Amino acid sequence: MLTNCKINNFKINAQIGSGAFGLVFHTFDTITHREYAIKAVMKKSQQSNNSDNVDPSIKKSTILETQLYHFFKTYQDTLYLPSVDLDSISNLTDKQLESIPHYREIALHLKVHYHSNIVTIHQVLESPIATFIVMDYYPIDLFTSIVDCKHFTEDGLLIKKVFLQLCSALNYCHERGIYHCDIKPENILLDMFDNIYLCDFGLATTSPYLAPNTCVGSSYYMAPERVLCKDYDNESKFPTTTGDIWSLGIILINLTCVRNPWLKAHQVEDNTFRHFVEDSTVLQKLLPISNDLYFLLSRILRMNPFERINLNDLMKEVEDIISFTLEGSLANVPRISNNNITDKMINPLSLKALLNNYNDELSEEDSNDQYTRSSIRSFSSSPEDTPYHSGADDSIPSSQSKSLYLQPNLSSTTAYSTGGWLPAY
Ligand SMILES: Nc1ncnc2c1ncn2[C@@H]1O[C@H](COP(=O)(O)OP(=O)(O)OP(=O)(O)O)[C@@H](O)[C@H]1O
Repeated sequence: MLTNCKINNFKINAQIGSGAFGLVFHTFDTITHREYAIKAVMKKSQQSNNSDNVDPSIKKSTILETQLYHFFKTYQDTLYLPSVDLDSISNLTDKQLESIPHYREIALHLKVHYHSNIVTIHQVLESPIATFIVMDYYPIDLFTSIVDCKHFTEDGLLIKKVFLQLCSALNYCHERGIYHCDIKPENILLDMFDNIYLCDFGLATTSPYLAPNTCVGSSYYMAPERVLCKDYDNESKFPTTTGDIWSLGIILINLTCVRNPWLKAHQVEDNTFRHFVEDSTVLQKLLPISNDLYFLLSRILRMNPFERINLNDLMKEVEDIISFTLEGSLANVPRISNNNITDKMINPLSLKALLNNYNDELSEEDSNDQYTRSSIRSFSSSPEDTPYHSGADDSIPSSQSKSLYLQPNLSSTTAYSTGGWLPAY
């Protein structure tokens, strides 16, 4: 609908995503001819302006799409929008973010976007209707790559590479006190060299602990303590880090088995999950996994979040594991060693991160030298994304996931399945 509309020098080519509050567009820079993704995030003021006279079943992103259409038409399809200084967004305090909640996603993302496996934000453009986030564009997400392209079914080293890059990105976030809370294949993008880029910080938080039943994330990937469950008393607090680590366990199953183990980590509503809690070896009946992978998964998917493996140990285990499945191409996988590691494989302190440190040093030396700082920023990101919800509206607890297409093998799950699975993929 907005194809060929322009925002400054970015020409919209197609809409490539729509979530709870945002729309994502594929765009071209008419000056440099580079591709960018632009995410339009609806402003809180726009949401409340419309809440009285709009059918609540209509998705906010649909409302945003209509508003943007009229907005573009008013200005003959071309908007000239001011950019907001990225450092000032990154430095916004929690108190300041309360009055502009849709900036929280951007502020948290900006604190970690220097990592080489996290999508880089280039500009933030402001309009009365929405805020536009200009990011690097990547042509495919991990969901499509696993399910549609079957890209990982034959290559254990490739699985290790993308999984270790994901762990590295997440570790970088956790070390900086940013907890993603929506780790799923749709939020992980891939470039043509199979490097991954984490995106969508819409549910991210800086809270190191969350109350139980804080239903944040996508159901397939959500840790049991985050799913509504009466077993936990409301006085308990659970580490946010290990909730993200649970999601990594599910992604490791997606990568190696092209399946999800259960719909939801809820013992009452999901029979498969209840059987797993009663006897974790059920995983070996559900999935074609090797003993090695079973032992690793049982250290990740611990019911007690305090007992889950930490990220450093997890990375080490994945480097060393020598088989993912019982048979087939993933039954024998190489250890990661100095011989088969490439500098693109796990690259936490990349040029981007190094330049960020340099950027910080410059900031201390001469905070007024904006020209130098912005030059470094553009170079660093050039050539070569409930109760508790930190995004734009507290009433939306979780995000959508396409993962029904990743499902257990029906023949081996009949005894455990809650029903409702689609036929085996
Ligand atoms: N930088 C990017 N390059 C290419 N595609 C992107 C990029 N950022 C996002 N997308 C695509 O757009 C989709 C939606 O983006 P994003 O998850 O940020 O929006 P959202 O509104 O938070 O969605 P949801 O509510 O489903 O989580 C992604 O799943 C991805 O397919």
